[in-house]
Amino acid sequence: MECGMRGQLEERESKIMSPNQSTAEVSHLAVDIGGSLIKVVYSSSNNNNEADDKGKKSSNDCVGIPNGSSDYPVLCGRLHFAKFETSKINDCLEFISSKQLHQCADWHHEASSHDKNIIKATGGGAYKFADLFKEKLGVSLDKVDEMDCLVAGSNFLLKTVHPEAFTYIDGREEYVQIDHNDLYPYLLVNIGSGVSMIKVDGDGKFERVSGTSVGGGTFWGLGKLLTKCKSFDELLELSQKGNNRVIDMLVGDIYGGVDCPKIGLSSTAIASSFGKAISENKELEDYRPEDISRSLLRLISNNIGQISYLNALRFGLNRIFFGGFFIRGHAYTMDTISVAVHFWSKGEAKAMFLRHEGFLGALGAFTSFESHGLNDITTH
Ligand SMILES: Nc1ncnc2c1ncn2[C@@H]1O[C@H](COP(=O)(O)OP(=O)(O)OP(=O)(O)O)[C@@H](O)[C@H]1O
Ligand SMILES: CC(C)(CO)[C@@H](O)C(=O)NCCC(=O)O
Repeated sequence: MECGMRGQLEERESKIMSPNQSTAEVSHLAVDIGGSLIKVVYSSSNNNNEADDKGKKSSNDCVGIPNGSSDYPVLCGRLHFAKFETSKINDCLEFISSKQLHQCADWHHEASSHDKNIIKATGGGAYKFADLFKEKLGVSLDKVDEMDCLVAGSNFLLKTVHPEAFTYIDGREEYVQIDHNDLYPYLLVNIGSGVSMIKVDGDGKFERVSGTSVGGGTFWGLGKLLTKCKSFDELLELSQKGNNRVIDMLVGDIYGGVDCPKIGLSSTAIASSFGKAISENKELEDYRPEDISRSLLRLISNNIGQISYLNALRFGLNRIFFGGFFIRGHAYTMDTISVAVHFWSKGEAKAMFLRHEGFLGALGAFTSFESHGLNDITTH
């Protein structure tokens, strides 16, 4: 995916560097250590691509970008993305250590010496695991505020990467053209373990206006207990094969199969999530894990969509961008959130999703380096 000038964002979750790539090519590293997942973003120059990239400019050719300030080879390099479960933080440390990412070399003479060997870190784990990073890798974490990073990451992506934002309506993704002069204000809803809702008014101008503890951690935690699923993706897959009407109490179940136009609810609308379970003489084992997962996903996504819209309404915002790894590019999740926003706003507000959903915070921490050159990409 091209980002702005010649910079390229590349989304891969692991094994991203060729085995013979030297560590000297890695320039910056940032981590976002959340309640569920650790996200890692690092940049590398594309020197290793020169052989098979004939005709394209090498990193040195990048010098001369008309920004009036320093130019950095990262503009021609790549951003690499990786993620790990927070409970397996040792795997993450091993990854960083094996690739020597924490020994980011001063491979460009103009790179600030201040940035050398520093890991920018955000998320709660930047505090919780600071000693572990020191002990295992010998590095100090340079902590960056979580909300600052989410907003910086979101603004960076929206202004730099095309296509980044999309709507999901009737099973179709539609990319949204972002007008840089008409981006603000917007509501950023980051659905991680918990959910943060942030009103964004500009670069570094924002307010966390709300949040809810009913988020991705709730879906994964409750889902694990109720279905015995071993992984998040397995739980999501189950939901695809499920039928929520088996467990959810619908308006029709209460009204004898008819719509309820006076209160604007059709007979198929959910009146009470998981409500059917109270009136049936069934145990947990009598329900299919697929149906449980479907009802749970619907409950959480609906609830977040509704709270998001109410907050957008509070501040007169029409655009709501959703990020966080709960979304996982999953059709039913995005569809439920979109329908909730559409329903509650009577079609006035739009739910939009970000392709780099879970990496906003890590990207924001990355952009806080003084010498990465990304601000230059942004302005171009
Ligand atoms: N492989 C996975 N393992 C665990 N959870 C996953 C996975 N993929 C997606 N998820 C979902 O993503 C959520 C975590 O999202 P994200 O990484 O954005 O938040 P976080 O930074 O861990 O949380 P917080 O910001 O609240 O500390 C999980 O709670 C789960 O719902
Ligand atoms: C506590 C954080 C910010 C940690 O990332 C997140 O999990 C969250 O926004 N939780 C929701 C907390 C609340 O506002 O009720």
